[in-house]
Amino acid sequence: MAEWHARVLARFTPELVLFDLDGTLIDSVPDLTTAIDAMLQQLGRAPAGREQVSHWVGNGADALVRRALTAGDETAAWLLTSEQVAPARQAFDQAYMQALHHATGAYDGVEEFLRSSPAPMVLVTNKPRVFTEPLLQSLGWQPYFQLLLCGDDLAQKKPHPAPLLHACEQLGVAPQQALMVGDSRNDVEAAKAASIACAAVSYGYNHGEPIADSQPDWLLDDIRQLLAL
Ligand SMILES: O=C(O)COP(=O)(O)O
Ligand SMILES: [Mg+2]
Repeated sequence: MAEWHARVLARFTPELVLFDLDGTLIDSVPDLTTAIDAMLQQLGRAPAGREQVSHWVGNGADALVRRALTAGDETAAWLLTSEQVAPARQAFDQAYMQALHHATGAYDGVEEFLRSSPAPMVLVTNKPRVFTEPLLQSLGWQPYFQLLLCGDDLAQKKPHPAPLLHACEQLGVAPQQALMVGDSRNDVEAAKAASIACAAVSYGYNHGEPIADSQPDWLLDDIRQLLAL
């Protein structure tokens, strides 16, 4: 499978690579779990644990907190009012700011790829900017990206195509010449809606489901397979 994808990818040379962050470049679930469990504890609730948290990541901090408050019941999560969510969100934000990069690290091969990428790169994450910037700084990754687009920068976030199209426009690259690389259906759906080719990594979170179900153009087991471009 890996070989086949490397060959197919070799036929496409993107002028811009748009990267997702959580679940694609970094494994942030250990620190996100610390923060979610601290929040739940403050509210007098049982901890959720890493596996549950990994299923709730991908639509930004607000969605993560809502899912934690409703034990992953997606309908109930979005019936909560902003007022109901606000105290929990405040507790989460405080705890995550402290935990941010204690146990968060890059997946295998990511550093190597970022150092040697033949194409310019931008980061398109649903993570709020207040966490993304210090996290990238602690990893020393800011110089690698021409642009950071965070979950709260625009009115819409992935799976809406707007952040991806905005990134292409800012960099002066046609969507058809760009490549989105992500771990979740939000990334694949956003890319498809933006007419951007999409490679998905198989090791990420994707709400606990196989990302192959979303039919990305390519499936990668390791980000270095992109170097075959
Ligand atoms: O904050 C999140 O939920 C995940 O962000 P991502 O878009 O980098 O995966
Ligand atoms: Mg992700």
